[in-house]
Amino acid sequence: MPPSSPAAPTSDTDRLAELRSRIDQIDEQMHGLLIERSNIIDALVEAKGTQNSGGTQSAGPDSPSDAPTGAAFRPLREADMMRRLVERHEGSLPMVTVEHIWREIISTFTRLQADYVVHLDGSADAIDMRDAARFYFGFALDLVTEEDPDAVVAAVAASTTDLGVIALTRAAETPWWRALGGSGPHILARLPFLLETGRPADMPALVLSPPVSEPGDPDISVYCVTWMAGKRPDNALAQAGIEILARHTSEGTDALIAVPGDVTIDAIAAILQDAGAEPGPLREVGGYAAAIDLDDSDDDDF
Ligand SMILES: C=C(O[C@@H]1C=C(C(=O)O)C=C[C@H]1O)C(=O)O
Repeated sequence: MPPSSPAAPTSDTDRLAELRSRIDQIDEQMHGLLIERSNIIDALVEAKGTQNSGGTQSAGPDSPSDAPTGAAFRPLREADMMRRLVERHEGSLPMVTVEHIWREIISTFTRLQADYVVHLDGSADAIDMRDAARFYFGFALDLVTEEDPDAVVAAVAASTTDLGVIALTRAAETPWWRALGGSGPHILARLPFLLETGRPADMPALVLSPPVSEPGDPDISVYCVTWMAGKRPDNALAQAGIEILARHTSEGTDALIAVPGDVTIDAIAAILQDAGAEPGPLREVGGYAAAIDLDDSDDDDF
């Protein structure tokens, strides 16, 4: 028997050891930076006025409509961070992987500031809903499946920190958005945020939160409005860049619409009036950051 089986040439073995050692160094740096990031949490909680032991507690019926709650979730700030990540990104690592890693980090850090659970719309496809929620909120927090969108709204309304996810269904079974706005839950984000053909966890959904302090200025505002049954102002709205997110028709039509930030409430009312829809009063119920379409980008780094 030969003294030893043929081994890889020493230079390759050395090269592999060197590359692994470089990876270990990078991992150590990344871990150190995550620990450094987590050391900022206590000061952040103080500055934002959120709480780090929250959960389900009623905001109370007498809460003023603009009272900030304990929720630490600030999706507009998160969207800014994600935009910078997209701009900076290069190399072979898929952008969706970068997004997923940062979603886990951001969601965990949000939870360290004020604990929360996420209530899911049980009327949506269960796997799509869970994928969307796990991708966006990570694996560390509790998900609670509620019967339908109305139950999600009720669960978020009964809490000062919990969030909700409702699947976007154009023809809605109930006008669940009626209870939003004021001191009730608000729509603060829309999923997915990074759009790309073939991306995982791509179920369109809205994220609900209790009202928060300093939510920021959304690119898109969300309003609820009613108009006469049988009227379809869809084209007139689309021409102004307004999207009907969901609608429910019984005696009249209840609609949830997404409006570019520079379109005023009076302009929306005028468009609906001119289209013969005879709108009721418009009520703002939230807003979110405009999604980034990676397929649209001229930059082929993605
Ligand atoms: C850190 C903040 O709070 C949350 C956590 C974030 C993060 O970990 O990066 C970002 C936005 C918030 O959802 C913040 O408001 O800046």
